Amino acid sequence: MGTVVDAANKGVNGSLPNEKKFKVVFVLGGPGSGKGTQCANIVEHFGFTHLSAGDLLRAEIKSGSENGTMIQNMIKEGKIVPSEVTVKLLQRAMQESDNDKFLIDGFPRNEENRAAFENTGIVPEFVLFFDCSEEEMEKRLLSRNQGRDDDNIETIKKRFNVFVESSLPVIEYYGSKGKVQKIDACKPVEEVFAAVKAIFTQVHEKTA
Ligand SMILES: Nc1ncnc2c1ncn2[C@@H]1O[C@H](COP(=O)(O)OP(=O)(O)O)[C@@H](O)[C@H]1O
Ligand SMILES: Nc1ccn([C@@H]2O[C@H](COP(=O)(O)OP(=O)(O)O)[C@@H](O)[C@H]2O)c(=O)n1
Ligand SMILES: [Mg+2]
Repeated sequence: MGTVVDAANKGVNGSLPNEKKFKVVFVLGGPGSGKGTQCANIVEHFGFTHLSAGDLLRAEIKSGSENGTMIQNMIKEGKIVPSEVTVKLLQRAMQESDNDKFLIDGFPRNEENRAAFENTGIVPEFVLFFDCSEEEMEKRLLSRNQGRDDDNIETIKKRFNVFVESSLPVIEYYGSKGKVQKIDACKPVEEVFAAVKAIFTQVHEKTA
């Protein structure tokens, strides 16, 4: 209690302490922009743990949680699940991990997500933004073949609207703070990863 380390870990403005001093990078971009694909590559090369908000929500449905039906309906409609649910899942995953470096993929997706996460006291190091045209993202989602309820054209259109109306403003917010690293994500996977790698090599020591 009250050590220098404790003080350094405290969030600002009375927010909760960031107990384990986590390093967080937010990975954002429209549906189908390649967030999950590139996160797998980053994990392999830079020693991060990948936390996909969508994957955590889908696991919550499968676990038979009392929120399961609500989450399932919201995903089917392309809507954003209340932050309370998503932040709790993210916090639990970080606390249960042995790692202290996380890629948080697909979060924050709206202003409410952003504000709720800020209350944990964890400040993201930077935001990776995969920029891709809707035409290309639609093509990718329609051939993703993971059996997802939301990879159909009706839900995809809704998700694109939510992305433009609710998620882009969050990216703009971080942009105004000089925290966004934007990548052209319309290129082939290897070319996108070359750009990603350059960014992480600049910021982080490579882990073995
Ligand atoms: N650069 C790319 N070029 C072509 N297809 C891609 C590229 N990146 C990802 N994909 C494919 O597009 C689909 C969506 O990718 P995914 O990583 O799941 O995106 P997101 O998590 O942003 O929705 C997957 O089938 C994936 O294999
Ligand atoms: N922060 C988040 C992330 C995802 N989700 C829900 O989960 C769905 C799928 O998210 P995802 O990140 O797995 O989707 P992709 O961008 O990978 O296609 C979203 O459309 C939302 O319904 C959410 O409610 N809040
Ligand atoms: Mg994904």
